Amino acid sequence: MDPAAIEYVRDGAEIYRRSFATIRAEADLAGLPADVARVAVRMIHACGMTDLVRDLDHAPGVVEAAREALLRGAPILCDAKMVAAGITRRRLPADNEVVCTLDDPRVPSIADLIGNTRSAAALDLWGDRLDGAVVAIGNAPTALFRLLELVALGAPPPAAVIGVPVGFIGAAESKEALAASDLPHLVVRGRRGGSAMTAAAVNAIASEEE
Ligand SMILES: C/C1=C2N=C(/C=C3N=C(/C(C)=C4\N[C@@](C)([C@@H]5N=C1[C@](C)(CCC(=O)O)[C@H]5CC(=O)O)[C@@](C)(CC(=O)O)[C@@H]4CCC(=O)O)[C@@](C)(CC(=O)O)[C@@H]\3CCC(=O)O)C(C)(C)[C@@H]/2CCC(=O)O
Repeated sequence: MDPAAIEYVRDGAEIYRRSFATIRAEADLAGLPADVARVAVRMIHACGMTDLVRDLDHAPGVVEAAREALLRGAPILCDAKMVAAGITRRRLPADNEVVCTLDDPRVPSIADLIGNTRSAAALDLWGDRLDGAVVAIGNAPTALFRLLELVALGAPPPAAVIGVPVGFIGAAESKEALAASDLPHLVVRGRRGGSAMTAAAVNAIASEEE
């Protein structure tokens, strides 16, 4: 093939501009508050599914609560390294700490002790950092269930929970449980979710820059 015949957009800023314009043209954002719509656009950008809005649910004020927490310097607590890796550090307003405790050497023994996955056990190491934090769960349904258990057991509540685990076993149920809780939340109901979408939501909340 003649390489000169391969045509594609090479300008990153132009790619972003066209992507966001396409999403705003195709997605039905009309029922969402402006701040949630901005987050939805970036989540759709990460997964390519413009019908995602259909499954998006949020507690009133959740984006504002998460943003204020970040401005105060709250940490972002992630279930998976993939979520943590996807968060763009330069967007964070207070050089916020991004935490994932999954690889802590204590996690396997905690998992044995509590009879749960490593993803769930890792949350037991969040401790007092949970107080007023922004929680981003994009992979493991058991991590979201564990968060709800810890809060029910008296752990300090986070400022906001981006609860977007993906999959077939427990994903929909864990997000329903979060949506029914008192925690300020943003969820994608059903099986859809994932680390990329979750990191994109945090990135949108962290900075108003497109
Ligand atoms: C059951 C699990 C599911 N994992 C999914 C999807 C993906 N997971 C990837 C990777 C690399 C990781 N998944 C683990 C979190 C691992 N996955 C699980 C667990 C067995 C249990 C979690 C749960 O059900 O709540 C979990 C291991 C555990 O004991 O907690 C991971 C820690 C495994 C590992 O490598 O050790 C690891 C996360 C690493 C990290 O980022 O920190 C995938 C990339 C799949 C792959 O490797 O092929 C993919 C990523 C999806 C995403 O967007 O994040 C499901 C679908 C969520 C699934 C749970 C639901 C289901 O099966 O129905």
